[in-house]
Amino acid sequence: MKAVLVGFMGSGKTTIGRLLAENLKTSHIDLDQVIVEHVGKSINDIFEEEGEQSFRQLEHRLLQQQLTQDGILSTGGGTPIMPANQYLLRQTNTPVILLEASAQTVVQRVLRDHSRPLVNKLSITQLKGLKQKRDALYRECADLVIKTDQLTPQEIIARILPKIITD
Ligand SMILES: Nc1ncnc2c1ncn2[C@@H]1O[C@H](COP(=O)(O)OP(=O)(O)OP(=O)(O)O)[C@@H](O)[C@H]1O
Ligand SMILES: O=C(O)C1=C[C@@H](O)[C@@H](O)[C@H](O)C1
Ligand SMILES: [Mg+2]
Repeated sequence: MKAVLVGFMGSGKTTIGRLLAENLKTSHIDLDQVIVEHVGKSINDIFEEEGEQSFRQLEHRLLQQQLTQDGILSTGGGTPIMPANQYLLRQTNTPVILLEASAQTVVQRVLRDHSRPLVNKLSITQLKGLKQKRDALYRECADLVIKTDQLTPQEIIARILPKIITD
């Protein structure tokens, strides 16, 4: 991989990953999308019919696989939470970039979109609490942190591009 993007739901991993890949003329892989295609079900249906645990196991297996590929990888919002994934993200030579945004910003960005099971299930207060609980784990695996609240996607990729080694 040329870069891995991590961050809470709504931090912009999918949006920025796609743009970054376009800019570098490389492929964009979205781990959530890889899981959806692998199982043949939406994230909501996987959570509901097979349980979060099963989703997490698959997420781990597919993360390990995707890290060996070329391109830009957007992870899922919960990917760095599993210790085995934290290990993979820390030991990879690929730059791991954390897209940071305040709890208020991420909640605003995801609230109207019902494709995320945790957003459907949790109250705003619980979502903010979950973010706070996870924030340290995102930071632990990151080589670069970008505060995105006041930045446009173009401004964000301009900050990431110098960190990416292309060959
Ligand atoms: N810098 C930004 N400024 C304004 N809106 C943004 C920015 N980044 C992302 N968004 C918007 O926020 C929403 C969520 O973004 P996105 O789907 O990329 O998040 P994500 O990190 O991939 O979330 P998930 O972890 O659930 O996959 C989208 O509607 C996107 O257009
Ligand atoms: O933050 C999370 O735990 C999640 C984020 C999404 O990207 C999906 O991976 C799924 O909805 C779980
Ligand atoms: Mg995404």
